[in-house]
Amino acid sequence: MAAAGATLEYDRMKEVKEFDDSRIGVKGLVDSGLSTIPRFFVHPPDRLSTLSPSSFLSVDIPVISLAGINSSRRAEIVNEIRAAAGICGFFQVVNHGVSQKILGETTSAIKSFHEQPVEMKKQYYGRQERGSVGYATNLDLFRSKAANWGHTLQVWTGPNPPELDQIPAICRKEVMAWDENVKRLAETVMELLCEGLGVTPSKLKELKCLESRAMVGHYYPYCPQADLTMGFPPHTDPGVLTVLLQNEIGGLQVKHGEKWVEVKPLPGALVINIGDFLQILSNNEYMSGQHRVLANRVREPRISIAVLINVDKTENSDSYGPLEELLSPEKPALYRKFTIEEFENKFFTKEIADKPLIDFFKL
Ligand SMILES: O=C(O)CCC(=O)C(=O)O
Ligand SMILES: [Fe+2]
Repeated sequence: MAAAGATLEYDRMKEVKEFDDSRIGVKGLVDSGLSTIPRFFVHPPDRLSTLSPSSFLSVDIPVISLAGINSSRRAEIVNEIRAAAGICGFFQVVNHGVSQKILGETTSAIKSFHEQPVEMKKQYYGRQERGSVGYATNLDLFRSKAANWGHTLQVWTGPNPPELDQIPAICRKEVMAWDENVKRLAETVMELLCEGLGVTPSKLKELKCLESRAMVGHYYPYCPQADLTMGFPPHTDPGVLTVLLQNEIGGLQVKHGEKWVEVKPLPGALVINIGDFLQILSNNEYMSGQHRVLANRVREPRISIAVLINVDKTENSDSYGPLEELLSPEKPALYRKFTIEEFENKFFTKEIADKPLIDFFKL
């Protein structure tokens, strides 16, 4: 009955809003000692049924060493990356040149931000989708059908970094250092990916693929009913590339056929994954892997810091689509051309776990 449905929906929105207005986040709920989760966090049965081990596949995603990148091993590295990017679009890199110290400091700083008293974090609460700094429970809370058990601190570091005093002091130095390190690594990985496609190594950089960067520092506290919700719902990343640092807790999974494969935490490693935009540019040579994060079952929080790297939209009216160099009568374009503005508008109006973004651009 329409009337009953409308009332239910109304109640849900009211509850969501009350929770959001409280600013305490899921960590606040856990700290208050709650043992059952509010119902707006409960995911639909078709999603919950994929949370059991029978839906998991125990294989390892590729771990690629970048040692010797400027030696004769480079060709081998390019092949390994091309293969991994073409299968599920996920791989881990080691010997990537980012020091252990920086990895540790970045994780600790994001953890410290989220573990501050609510009073300290409140001033940053918000979901600005472009520019500046914001902290919130679920960036798409008001667009999604079910909420997720985690919080995010979002800092747009490129193309225009925020004023330094806009970044919370507790993680300011670390966030900026992280951005520098990720930018350097991403440039290297983009070159390798270009070489894997057989196009000029600087091609992606020339297409402004390195300029827009959003750092999302996630905090997934213990969830008392981890079978009923998720840390982050299934989705693909919209951009070119994502570089992700995770602590030792685990829970990130990538889809492999019909099963889910864990991206196992590996000390010192960084996870790299291909986004929708690069899948399109590569005309499906590289795949944007669907991934999700399970709700955290252990008392220690899971911390992950992802930098989502995308094309800069500023004064950019260029049209993008599969790279011409890759097209031939045997390999026609699989996607139409579009502007970055059109692409982003689609992303920001859809629920994160919704129809894949690339479907809107398929020919
Ligand atoms: O927390 C994670 O490991 C993944 C987060 C994620 O997929 C994202 O921020 O897009
Ligand atoms: Fe993601």
